[in-house]
Amino acid sequence: MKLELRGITKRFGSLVANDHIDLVVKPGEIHALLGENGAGKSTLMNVLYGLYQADDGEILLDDEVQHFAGPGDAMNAGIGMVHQHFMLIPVFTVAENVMLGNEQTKAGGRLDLPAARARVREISARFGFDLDPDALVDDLPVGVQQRVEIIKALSRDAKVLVFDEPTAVLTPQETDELMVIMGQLRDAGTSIVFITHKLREVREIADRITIIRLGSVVGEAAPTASNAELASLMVGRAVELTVHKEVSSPGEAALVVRDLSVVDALGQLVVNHVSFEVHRGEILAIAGVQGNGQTELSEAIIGLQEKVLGSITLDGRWLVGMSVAKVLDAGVGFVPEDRNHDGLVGEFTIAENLMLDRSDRAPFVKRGTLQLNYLNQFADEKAKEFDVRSQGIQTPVGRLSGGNQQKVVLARELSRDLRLFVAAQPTRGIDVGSIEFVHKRIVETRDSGVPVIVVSTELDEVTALADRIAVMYRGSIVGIVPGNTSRDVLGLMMAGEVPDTITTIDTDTIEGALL
Ligand SMILES: Nc1ncnc2c1ncn2[C@@H]1O[C@H](COP(=O)(O)OP(=O)(O)OP(=O)(O)O)[C@@H](O)[C@H]1O
Repeated sequence: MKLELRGITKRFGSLVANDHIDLVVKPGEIHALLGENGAGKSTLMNVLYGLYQADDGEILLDDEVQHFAGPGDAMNAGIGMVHQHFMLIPVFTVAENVMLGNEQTKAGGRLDLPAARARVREISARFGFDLDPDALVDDLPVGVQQRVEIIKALSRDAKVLVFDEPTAVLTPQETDELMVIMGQLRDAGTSIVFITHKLREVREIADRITIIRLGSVVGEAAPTASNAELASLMVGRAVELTVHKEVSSPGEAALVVRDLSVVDALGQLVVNHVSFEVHRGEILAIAGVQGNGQTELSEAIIGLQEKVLGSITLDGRWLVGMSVAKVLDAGVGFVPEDRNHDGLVGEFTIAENLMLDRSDRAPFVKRGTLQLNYLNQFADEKAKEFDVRSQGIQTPVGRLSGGNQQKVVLARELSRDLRLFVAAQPTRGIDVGSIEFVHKRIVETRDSGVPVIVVSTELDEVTALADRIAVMYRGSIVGIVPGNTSRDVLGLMMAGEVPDTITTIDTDTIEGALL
């Protein structure tokens, strides 16, 4: 089905999020939408999906003008959306989720679960998915949950599929698999809109690329365009794709972790007797396939895990058993993996979020009174420094684009006096121009003598930043290797193998985490 957007305009108050956007997606085409954080990509897709009403412009499917009062209308017309934060019900089975909102009833009004199961099997077979219709969604890995979303859309005969940053939450292997699935969908005639910040993915799979900046289409590019060309079209300036950093000169060990184990709520040993240290002025990256204990390890350091055995000391101070507030007070900056859950309060303004953990003390509060002038000035400065794009610091954070929300967390955590900085997936959802900035700030933090831990599933990010890399597999550290260890070796270690020799690469030749 051919999708055409003509002159779509969407305003939020005085902000023009979409300014007369034209876009044509042909049947059987993967059309990538590229643009900086806040450029207006998600807004455009929400208009297409009937979640927002455009102030101006038309949506056409196979040259017929459509009127969508809500997502139901969009779905009925053949539009499907694969969300980044899945809209599935975790305690329901795959078949129940696929059926949800599209209930088929048998005679007598009973839900036709067998029909839903059969539909799941049929679509799974078409794409070679190995998916049990009776599996509970909660038990499935993220990549498989995403397939359930795809099946759900296809079971409603979606002819146009929108993928909004689908790979941000996937492991590299799941990403590769998704690329294959998208290729299959295209070959079967589905029109695909693909939003991503990863230029590598765009070049690999897209047939055409449209670039949006500040709400307007600024150009089209072919997938043969270089990373530098795509990046500069997006950002409007040349972007440095390489992280320049001097060889580290680490000081003494500041964070010392000894024989640390973490038991999760289900009683499983998710971190298994790990020991390591991080020196002042050093970046230790913790690499691994998502779900091998990295998250729990970083949470244990910050005080977010309850059942922790072993020892963690920072500058000789015992951290195990301390509350999160106390750990933060001890000078630990923390960027959580899930910013919406752990990092931000959506209804609070940008300014309020920037002082979230310091809202009871000077300089923000003096003699029980909020120092509003100070807060506003501080927030203005930070928003400018971190390029948080919004309608002002009084905007509720929930209204910001995903990447801009991430920048608010980074701005807050990097603006404290730090003794340790722990960043989990620091550049998730962030555009190339901002990744350049965030990586620079992380290296600067290291160079100011702070020990830094970066937890990342992106190997490019790991090799771009790390002085040393600890690879985790099934809760254990397989090994700690130099920052310039080759991808092949890291890949083996991520599968739990200990390589005989460690091969390294020339870090001057890597193009950061931007690709
Ligand atoms: N519900 C809303 N109310 C007010 N402003 C909004 C709302 N939704 C989005 N915006 C604003 O519209 C602009 C476009 O945001 P949008 O989410 O479309 O960007 P994006 O290109 O998807 O960015 P990202 O890459 O960070 O996800 C931003 O300035 C954002 O703050």
